[in-house]
Amino acid sequence: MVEVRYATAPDQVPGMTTDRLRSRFLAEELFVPGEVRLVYSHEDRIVVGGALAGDTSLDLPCPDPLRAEYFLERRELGVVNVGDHGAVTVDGTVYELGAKECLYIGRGARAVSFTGGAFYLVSTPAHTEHPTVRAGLEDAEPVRLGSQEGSNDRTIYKYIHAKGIQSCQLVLGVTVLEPGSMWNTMPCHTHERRTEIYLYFDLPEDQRIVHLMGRPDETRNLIVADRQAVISPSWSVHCGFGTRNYAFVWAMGGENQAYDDMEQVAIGAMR
Ligand SMILES: O=C(O)C(=O)C[C@H](O)C(=O)CO
Ligand SMILES: [Zn+2]
Repeated sequence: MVEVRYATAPDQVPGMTTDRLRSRFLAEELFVPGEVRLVYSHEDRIVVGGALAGDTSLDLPCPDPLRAEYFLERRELGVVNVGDHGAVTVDGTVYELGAKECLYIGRGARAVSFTGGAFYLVSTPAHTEHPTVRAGLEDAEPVRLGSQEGSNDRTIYKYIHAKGIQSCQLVLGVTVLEPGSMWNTMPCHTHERRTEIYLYFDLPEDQRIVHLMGRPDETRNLIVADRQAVISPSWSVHCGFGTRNYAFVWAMGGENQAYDDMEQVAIGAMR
């Protein structure tokens, strides 16, 4: 099943109700047992999805909006296991993925299927082929940021980026917050050259993230549950705090792959 979301201009945000904001920017039902669910966003044409296979394997479909023979005909794909152990099969080769592990699948792979786990999918258009690569947290470049005093002690694991797994445009990693730390990405930022999508996970079922979005001086909030994704257009901040600690997958596509190419926002400039 695929849902198409069109792009939103920042001046549309002030008049939006909570329901309208959620229908534009929040993907609530990506993980449904026995299904591959996809959301095709016109923001930098990023496709996100969830594959919750169980014991019976699930194939990556090629939904009609792609108008392609197979999903990866003109695309690349990042996969992160946000559940327990599972496996992804790419053209007959099996890649085992534990919790928080990542698989980059290059353009041209024809048959992709999932077994077990809870696989989060992020795909961007691709102009050329790069090799399919599996990586665990120990292979990623860890960056420890924040502090206990700031309630934002966290580690950023970069998987697919300019100095890591090579891709055409996809940049992807996982951020894990320490117990007692609830804030992500504070101070916050925008990056006018890239769309970013956050998928929050490892959050207990009865807990929530208050995710802040919008222009820095015109923010709104989205109340987000476990395994839900937020689309951040290039003009939007993306940060939030949880009622408990959690982890999230961040992924970007767009004009460049320079992780540090951000417009930083001073906390005092937010409204
Ligand atoms: O914890 C953080 O800070 C992040 O993970 C920030 C994201 O990586 C990001 O927004 C990159 O542009
Ligand atoms: Zn960002």
